[in-house]
Amino acid sequence: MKPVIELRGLRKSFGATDILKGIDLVLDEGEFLVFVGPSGCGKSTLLRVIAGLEAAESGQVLIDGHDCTRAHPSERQLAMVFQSYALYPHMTVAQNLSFGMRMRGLSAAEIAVKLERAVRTLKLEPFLQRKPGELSGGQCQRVAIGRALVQQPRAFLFDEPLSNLDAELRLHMRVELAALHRELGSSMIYVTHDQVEAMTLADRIVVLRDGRIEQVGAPLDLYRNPANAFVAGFIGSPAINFFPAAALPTRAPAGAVQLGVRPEHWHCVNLGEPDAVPARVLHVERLGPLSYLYAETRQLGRLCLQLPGDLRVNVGEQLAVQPQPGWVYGFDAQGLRVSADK
Ligand SMILES: Nc1ncnc2c1ncn2[C@@H]1O[C@H](COP(=O)(O)OP(=O)(O)OP(=O)(O)O)[C@@H](O)[C@H]1O
Repeated sequence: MKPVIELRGLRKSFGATDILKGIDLVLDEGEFLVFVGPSGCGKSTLLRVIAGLEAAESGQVLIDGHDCTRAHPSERQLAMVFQSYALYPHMTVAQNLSFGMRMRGLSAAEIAVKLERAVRTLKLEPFLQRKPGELSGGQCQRVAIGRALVQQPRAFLFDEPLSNLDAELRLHMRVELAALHRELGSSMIYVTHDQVEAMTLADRIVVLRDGRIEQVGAPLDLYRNPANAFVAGFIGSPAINFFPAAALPTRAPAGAVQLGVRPEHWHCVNLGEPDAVPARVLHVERLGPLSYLYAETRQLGRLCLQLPGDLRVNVGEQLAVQPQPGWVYGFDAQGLRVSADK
């Protein structure tokens, strides 16, 4: 696979605060990478350093093998799409789409060809003569993506592009973005807080924490094989349940001090069974096909369990629960995964 963007030992500080602490990463041709991590971990800063909007203190940004670390954003052939859309409010959609091309001195014929392609791909025809103020959030974001598209960049950089949209539009745009990626086969980097966006759009997810990469992998690999407790806790919603290994010693892998069991890896058992954990139901969220049950246990603390939607259970009820065999993750004192108990 051919690398489009390669980051080598990237470091970035703001004043005395180190924000990026040595990032090594490759974006391959056609790949969709998604950056996730807690607020303030450096996702947007990393994207901005790649785009050239922030300068790295040290390390390198290579694009198609060329060192672009000091190159101006306009020389990088990357197109960025922001959460805020960043459209010109006084221009029509057509003018917004063609403005950058006019500035770069493209001929009217070239502009028309690229504009037509973007308009067709993003179904913008009905809006061409409208101004951004006359469009919905989703339509504005399509224009912003269209403006990136006409640049025919080597890679697209998306900074939380859907976070201003309501839930229904987000879902719609998520599906459109996935289709766009399939259709164009372009390389993309995407920053999001949204677990579902990360899981469904990414070829690989990059989990960042405090300016460092914790793990990179395909969504289901990260979900099933988290390298450490941080990744196990970050990927998955509702989050994995953690408790001390000593609280469930018969299921603890060797060397584990902490155990983690995802909400879907529990079942209800009879109270008399070995390893049955008595639990009192605190709250039930019924989502239709499944329910999330929040329960208090003396042995393991509070748990979130995913149970079938048709399970009849009420707040205050006493249950007994048990982790499914093979799905108890163990973590050592440093938080590193020692194994699942399979
Ligand atoms: N221009 C700046 N000057 C000083 N500090 C900054 C600047 N930009 C970002 N920071 C700080 O750098 C850290 C990383 O910010 P960044 O926006 O990259 O995080 P993020 O992971 O994208 O966060 P969020 O998920 O909340 O958007 C934060 O602590 C932020 O306050």
